[in-house]
Amino acid sequence: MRSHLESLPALPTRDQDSHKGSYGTVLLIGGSRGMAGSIALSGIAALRTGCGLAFLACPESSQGIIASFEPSYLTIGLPEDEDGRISYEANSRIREQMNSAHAIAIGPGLGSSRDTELLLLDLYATTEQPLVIDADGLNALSRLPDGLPKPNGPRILTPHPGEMGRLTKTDAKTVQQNREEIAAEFAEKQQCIVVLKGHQTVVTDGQTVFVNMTGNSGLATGGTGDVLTGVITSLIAQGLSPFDATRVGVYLHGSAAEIIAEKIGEDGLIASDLPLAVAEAIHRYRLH
Ligand SMILES: NC(=O)C1=CN([C@@H]2O[C@H](COP(=O)(O)OP(=O)(O)OC[C@H]3O[C@@H](n4cnc5c(N)ncnc54)[C@H](OP(=O)(O)O)[C@@H]3O)[C@@H](O)[C@H]2O)[C@@H](O)CC1
Ligand SMILES: Nc1ncnc2c1ncn2[C@@H]1O[C@H](COP(=O)(O)OP(=O)(O)O)[C@@H](O)[C@H]1O
Ligand SMILES: [Mg+2]
Repeated sequence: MRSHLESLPALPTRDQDSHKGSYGTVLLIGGSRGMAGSIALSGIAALRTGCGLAFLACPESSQGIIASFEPSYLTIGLPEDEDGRISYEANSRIREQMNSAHAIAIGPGLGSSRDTELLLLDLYATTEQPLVIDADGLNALSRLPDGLPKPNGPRILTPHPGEMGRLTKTDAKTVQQNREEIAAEFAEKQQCIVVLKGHQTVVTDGQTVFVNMTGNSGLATGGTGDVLTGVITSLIAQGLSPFDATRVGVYLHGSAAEIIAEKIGEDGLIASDLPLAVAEAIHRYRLH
């Protein structure tokens, strides 16, 4: 089914008599050494999508640089290993912070290690809140020897074809040959929502399959997926169901790229252009 504007749900209303607590809190986990920008892009995008508060949890040596990208979110420094990746010791601090989060995302710039695999295994199996898993979070899930555990809450996986190939023990080329069926089969088997990214992104919960028609080649640049993670997590925190938040988020992310292309074309779009354009896409979406 093609995901057209008419078939998409309305966004929650914003009362004039509201406050930041009315729009939900997100917790975003990632941003290891050398990839601090990725979780910052997710955090800025979450705020530009309208959530009330965004907490970014990252290795403590990345905290200063991540905080300096954007003063509007809060940062939490976590124990790390010698390569600047979050260590398993961070689990208790993450769990403490999770209590106040309405939606959580993990993966952008997380890095890969045995500890990140153990963290993912634990969070995936036990977290009650909706959990968006992207990038190295997906890579960690792909490496679990016994496959994915049964989730204890909604799970939204956002692989690009390379990551989907790792999850399904095939490769990107095989995935691209049969995008809708592979995504739907995986979603049904694992009881999760799958966002198979790329041109005409597929969103499926295993029962229904949506194909998004917004976006352009300007999105083929580093960091745009990290932005999408923030957008979807923010919409869930604001009260949309995980499936609605995901298909609306993918639509808005593509619309944002189209808004930028109207002004500067597709060649020079960079990921940090997107969050403000997502805000404009939301404005247009509400006016429709
Ligand atoms: N600013 C920052 O800090 C940024 C940090 N980032 C962080 O970097 C980490 C690594 O993530 P990553 O996605 O760059 O690498 P990886 O998972 O090896 O994927 C590449 C493989 O997938 C394939 N592939 C991808 N898309 C495809 C498509 N549409 N269609 C078909 N194939 C496709 C691709 O194929 P190829 O290009 O070879 O044809 C290749 O094989 C991660 O933590 C992330 O968060 C980035 O977010 C950037 C900004
Ligand atoms: N040609 C394209 N047309 C439409 N969307 C695209 C295109 N190329 C990439 N995208 C979108 O850009 C984003 C890229 O995400 P991802 O591959 O995770 O990048 P990164 O990890 O660098 O942030 C996804 O939302 C994907 O659907
Ligand atoms: Mg990515």
